[in-house]
Amino acid sequence: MRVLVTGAAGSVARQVLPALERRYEVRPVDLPDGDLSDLEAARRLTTGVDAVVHLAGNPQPAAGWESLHRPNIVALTNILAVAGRSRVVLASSVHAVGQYRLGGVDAQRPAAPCCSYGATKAFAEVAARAHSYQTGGTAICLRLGACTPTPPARQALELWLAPEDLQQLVIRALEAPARFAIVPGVSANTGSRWSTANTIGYRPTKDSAQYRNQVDDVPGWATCEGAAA
Ligand SMILES: NC(=O)c1ccc[n+]([C@@H]2O[C@H](COP(=O)([O-])OP(=O)(O)OC[C@H]3O[C@@H](n4cnc5c(N)ncnc54)[C@H](O)[C@@H]3O)[C@@H](O)[C@H]2O)c1
Ligand SMILES: O=C(O)[C@H]1O[C@@H](O)[C@H](O)[C@@H](O)[C@@H]1O
Repeated sequence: MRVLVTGAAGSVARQVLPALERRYEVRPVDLPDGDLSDLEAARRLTTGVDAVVHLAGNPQPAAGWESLHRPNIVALTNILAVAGRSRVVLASSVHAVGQYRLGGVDAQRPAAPCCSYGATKAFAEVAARAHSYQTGGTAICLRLGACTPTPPARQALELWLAPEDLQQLVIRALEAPARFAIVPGVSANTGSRWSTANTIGYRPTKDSAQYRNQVDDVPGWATCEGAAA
């Protein structure tokens, strides 16, 4: 399978690329290869691939619309516009459902973003769903939590996605026989309110509990209370 990975210089891509490169023919691209908010650049970069793992974007939950619009809306719609029947795997976020504070949060819950950034991810999910419906192609949205080698803060314990689980998640998203899915991107964290139930066969094996005594509260770590509390 020929797989385009956008945002390849970014922190999520760097954790997942080694596993993808062992398994597929990977084309890693980032801004020096072309700005995806330019439709022709997006078309050129996607030519000839079977799947796109779309990780390019502005990942900052505190960002305003001005800095979100091009990377998270225009680049995303360009990727969908040129994807054709290629499978699309895209990075959504727990911030797409960041308003939910109580009870279990599973991937069937409708979007309830806690910030403009989360709203761009909610848009990405519905745009991907429309794309799949219109073209018959596959689109898988990953509601990623905190993608770091170890949990970065106490508030991140329930949202942590270990690199090994991230790798498995993206591989399942590339290979599962699904048409459209929203999938939780978190590890099997003890005490988490985030459900890992999913339809693509992702089975997380890591648990942030082993780091519980090694992390502190980091004031301001997440700007969205619902996602952090
Ligand atoms: N890091 C996390 O824990 C996390 C959690 C949830 C969701 N996400 C999402 O995962 C994706 C990757 O996040 P990250 O932390 O690796 O971000 P990052 O900022 O480290 O990497 C993003 C990359 O995208 C590239 N990029 C941005 N705009 C572009 C454009 N117009 N054209 C081409 N390339 C462009 C940047 O150059 C950068 O290298 C983002 O969509 C983010 O919203 C990340
Ligand atoms: O969950 C998310 O989308 C975001 O969570 C924040 O806490 C991270 O610092 C950021 O990089 C992520 O993109």
